[in-house]
Amino acid sequence: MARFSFRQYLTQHLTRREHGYDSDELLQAQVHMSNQTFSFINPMSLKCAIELGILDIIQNHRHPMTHSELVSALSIHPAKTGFVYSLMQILVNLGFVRRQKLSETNQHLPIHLSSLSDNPPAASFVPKKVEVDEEEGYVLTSASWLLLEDNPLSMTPFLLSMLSLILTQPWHHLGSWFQNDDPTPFYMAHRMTFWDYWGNKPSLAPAFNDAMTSDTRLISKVVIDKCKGVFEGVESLMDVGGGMGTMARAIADAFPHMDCTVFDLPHVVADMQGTNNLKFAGGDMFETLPPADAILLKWILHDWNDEDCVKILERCKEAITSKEKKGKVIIIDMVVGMENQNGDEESLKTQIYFDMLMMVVLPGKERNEREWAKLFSDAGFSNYKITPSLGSRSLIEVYP
Ligand SMILES: C[S@@+](CC[C@H](N)C(=O)[O-])C[C@H]1O[C@@H](n2cnc3c(N)ncnc32)[C@H](O)[C@@H]1O
Ligand SMILES: COc1ccc(-c2oc3cc(O)cc(O)c3c(=O)c2O)cc1
Repeated sequence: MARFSFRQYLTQHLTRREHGYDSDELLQAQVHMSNQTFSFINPMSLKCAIELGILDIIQNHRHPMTHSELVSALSIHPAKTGFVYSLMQILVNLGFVRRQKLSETNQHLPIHLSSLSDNPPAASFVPKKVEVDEEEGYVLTSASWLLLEDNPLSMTPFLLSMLSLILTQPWHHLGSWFQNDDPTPFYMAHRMTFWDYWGNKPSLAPAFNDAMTSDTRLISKVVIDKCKGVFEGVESLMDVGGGMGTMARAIADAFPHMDCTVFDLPHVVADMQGTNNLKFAGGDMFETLPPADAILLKWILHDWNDEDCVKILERCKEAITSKEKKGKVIIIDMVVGMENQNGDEESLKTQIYFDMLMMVVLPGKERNEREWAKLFSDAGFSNYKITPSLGSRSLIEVYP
């Protein structure tokens, strides 16, 4: 049988309009498809760069770093040095690294928070060929700043946990999950729920906890700076599903007169140490919650389906002690389509990705304002207020 390349096939068989095909369109479609298929290469390359310490090496060099300087600084097998170029090409195209003339002195190296706007990341993959030009060197962009080792707000734990086998295997079950009655693709891959998994495999829990903590460090700063008023008059606060207590600890430190409690599954809080105004309590949020003026739910409700959310919200309503304005549930979660301060498409993209993640890993989803309002009303709450100022997320105050 004669063998044809795809291009030959297209030009010989499908070029004529009367067949209903246009070869240019098909070739363009082929490029689009290839690039979609290859998009997994982006985060995998980033993971590799982190493992090799490339971003920290460029940062610590303090000047634009030539390609040969970078290669010599890497601990890699001598036979592999020629391949570093390919990896760097991806990092440049993804906007994590930029090429800069050695003669262009940059007063802001190494990069730090105050110089972020001088080195913004490219908005998305902007294809450009990286030439090996020893007159130029690599410098970091602000996107890399969030992946540096000594950055307390580092997003590296998030990237590494998302790309771990535990969280990537479930995606291979997505198609069959749509056709069977298993609760989640995660369940199909691991034969247990997401929360049971971390309870049963304690050695793997730190990776997940680190990812959560890295997000909470950033968000707690913003909430305390920008949304201080939300905590006005609140004397006791219960962070339900508060995990390692990062958020509650930040609130307890910022408001020393507030009594804060982290409520989470018993195995999560078993070894946690409290402080003067911070306690840990183990239990199940579907049963009874200890009383408090205000109840915080950060990244909880999007983990659950509507029926379970209403149950959790009902338990919260029963636990709220105060009939005044301070008596409320404070939710930090996404409100899909809600214009935030940046009002940008990147936030909407994050919301769409998170919605998929919640479906694959947990029986959850992201909700728009109408869906949130229905949950609040079904759980017996009377009123709510949305403050959309947390990037892709919002802060929602819900009143009994
Ligand atoms: C997505 S994490 C969010 C953690 C924390 N609020 C944050 O944003 O960093 C969800 C938390 O809910 C807790 N959780 C799950 N099921 C629970 C239950 N039935 N009762 C109490 N906590 C639960 C988990 O242990 C986990 O800490
Ligand atoms: C630093 O940025 C991030 C850190 C962690 C995560 C994240 O968030 C969630 C939230 C959930 O409610 C359930 C989850 O399974 C996860 C994650 O697995 C995860 O990594 C996102 C951004």
